[in-house]
Amino acid sequence: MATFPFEIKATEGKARAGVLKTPRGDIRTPAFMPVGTAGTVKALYMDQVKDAGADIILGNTYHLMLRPGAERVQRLGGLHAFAHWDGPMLTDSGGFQVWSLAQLRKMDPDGVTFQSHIDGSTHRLTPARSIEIQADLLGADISMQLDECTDYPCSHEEAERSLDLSLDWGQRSLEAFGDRDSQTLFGIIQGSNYADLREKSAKGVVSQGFGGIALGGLAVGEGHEQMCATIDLTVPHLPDHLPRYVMGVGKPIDLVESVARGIDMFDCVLPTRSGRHGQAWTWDGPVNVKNAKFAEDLSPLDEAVNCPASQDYSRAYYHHLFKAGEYLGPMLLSWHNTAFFQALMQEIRDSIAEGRFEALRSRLQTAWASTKS
Ligand SMILES: O=c1[nH]cnc2cc3nc(NCCN4CCOCC4)[nH]c3cc12
Repeated sequence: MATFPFEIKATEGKARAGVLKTPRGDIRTPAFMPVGTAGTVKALYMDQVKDAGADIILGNTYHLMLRPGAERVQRLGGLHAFAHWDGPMLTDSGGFQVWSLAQLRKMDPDGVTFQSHIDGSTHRLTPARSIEIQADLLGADISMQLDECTDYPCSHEEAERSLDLSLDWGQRSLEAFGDRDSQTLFGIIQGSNYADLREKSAKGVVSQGFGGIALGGLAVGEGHEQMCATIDLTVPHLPDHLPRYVMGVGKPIDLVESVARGIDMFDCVLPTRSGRHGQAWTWDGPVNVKNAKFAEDLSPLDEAVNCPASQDYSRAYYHHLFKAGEYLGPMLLSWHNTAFFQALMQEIRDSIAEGRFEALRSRLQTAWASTKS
């Protein structure tokens, strides 16, 4: 397994700004990865995603293995060619979607058998099969170990059983991954909100020798404060030289507070999912364009975001598009939100490099205080 060079260029407190160098390009960190669930960042062209500033996108193994099929994607040239994205790509293992989407799933110590939520067909994921799909068939630059996302809340005993399973599947994932020299594999920490179990899982994952470390079992309904507390008790057990990735996170305030605690990478469907439903994220906080107060508001969504969707269309026009159910509404708002999240990450990177991250954090805590819930 390759370990991609990760160069930390600046720090402020626990916050780090750096570059993760991959064969398909550099990833500026802290980084937000737009989610390309079924080989598409919903409603966007890949050129828009790239121009918005994204260096890396995420693909979902579960969705692609069910449709169009992992072997078919390989026959069609792999996910980068298929989806027209030539930058770095991270794929998740499929485990989380099996838990959150599949029907009739049966767990055993070696993997999980489940029925597709699309057509009811039966499928099986093991650590080795997940690695084969991610690294061989889809061609991910960064693959994720197969893990079990521990239910939240849960007992200490259940959390320990679950993290032990994920540690075992992590070892099997590494063995299946082998010595691929142009791809890497990240491990995933579990342990729910128990300090001793997060320490046990972190030390276990670190000892296994992954190219990066993810914090799993978060953004599962625990709320902002609990998520931050869990990050606080996990990061001290992580080495400085590996990238740290919190899966499924999150809202802008979650990103800022996680960076402040030493996190480098994020992914979330929020920009495009909330964009499809009329929620625009801005430097002054979120606004819902369907609100009647915008019906004749000629101001743009956010003048500080360098994107046509952010500057060239009025809030009144967005209001109209969503009230009329026009396709252009979700298209433009997904574009704006994706650009805003990338603008936020760029400002975070710049602020760390210039020693003004804590000032930015303080300003955004005030502007976004109501979004913590
Ligand atoms: O432990 C995990 N292991 C592997 N993949 C994950 C993915 C994850 N994704 C979330 N949360 C996603 C929360 N989204 C927020 C926006 O609305 C959709 C859900 N939490 C996650 C935890 C894990």
